[in-house]
Amino acid sequence: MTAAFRSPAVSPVAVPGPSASGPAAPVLAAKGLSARYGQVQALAPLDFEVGSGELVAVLGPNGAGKSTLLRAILGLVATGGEVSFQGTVLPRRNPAAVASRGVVLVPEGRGIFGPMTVAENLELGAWSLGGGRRSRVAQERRLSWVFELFPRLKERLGQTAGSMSGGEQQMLAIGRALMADPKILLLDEPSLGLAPRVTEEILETLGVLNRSGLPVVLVEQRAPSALKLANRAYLLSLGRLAAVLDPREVQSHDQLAQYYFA
Ligand SMILES: Nc1ncnc2c1ncn2[C@@H]1O[C@H](COP(=O)(O)OP(=O)(O)OP(=O)(O)O)[C@@H](O)[C@H]1O
Repeated sequence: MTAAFRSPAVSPVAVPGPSASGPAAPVLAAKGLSARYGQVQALAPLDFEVGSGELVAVLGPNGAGKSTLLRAILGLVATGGEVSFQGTVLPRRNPAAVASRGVVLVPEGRGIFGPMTVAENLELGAWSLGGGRRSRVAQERRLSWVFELFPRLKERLGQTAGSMSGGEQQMLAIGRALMADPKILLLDEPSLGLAPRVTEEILETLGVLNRSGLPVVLVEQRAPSALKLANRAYLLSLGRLAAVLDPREVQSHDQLAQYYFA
């Protein structure tokens, strides 16, 4: 059973412990990335990198700025700094253009369409594959892959998404994102509201996806579970980068707590 973090009032500075070095050749690189909502700065400038084939966890208590970091990468909020993906600078305030480069977000709360069927939701995810026969072939191939990862979706193709369990809805949200042919997958708290067993099942599948070569950024409250999968972890606190952790050196809950309560 995994332990979720509590939400401590932590100081954003002077966090002890290791700082893991980044990848030699990052596929995604944010430099001096900051974000604000109106006049409120929600994320202080930070550097963030994901290497080819890496799974990077983003950890921190409620309100730390984890979702904001993902939104800033997508250009969904006002940002400062620069984000590059596969060597090209991504446009700001144009999330559709960013997604069409293969930077695909599975949002917090899943964002699936409840009244639509599983099949219709998956079809919507395939928008980026375009029209025509070739894309239909690509779509079918991706669909078979999604069914391999999540056999339950195949069993429930005609069911409305809103009538499925929370875990099944999360599988659908990930399946829909995979239909968009991502080159990197960003997930915002896929375990939210799910039982530990279902969470483990979903995180395990993310591990399979990552090992197939897909880079993953995983925002997660269940830090111990995320650290089992991650190559590196960025710890945020009060809208600042508090530490970059090497999961091999931070495994026990006690060790993790020192970063939260420092
Ligand atoms: N739309 C918004 N308008 C104004 N402030 C916002 C908005 N969304 C988030 N914030 C603020 O930005 C800060 C960071 O929020 P964010 O959602 O990124 O945190 P989080 O680490 O993802 O938290 P949680 O784990 O609770 O989802 C918080 O102080 C939050 O209140």
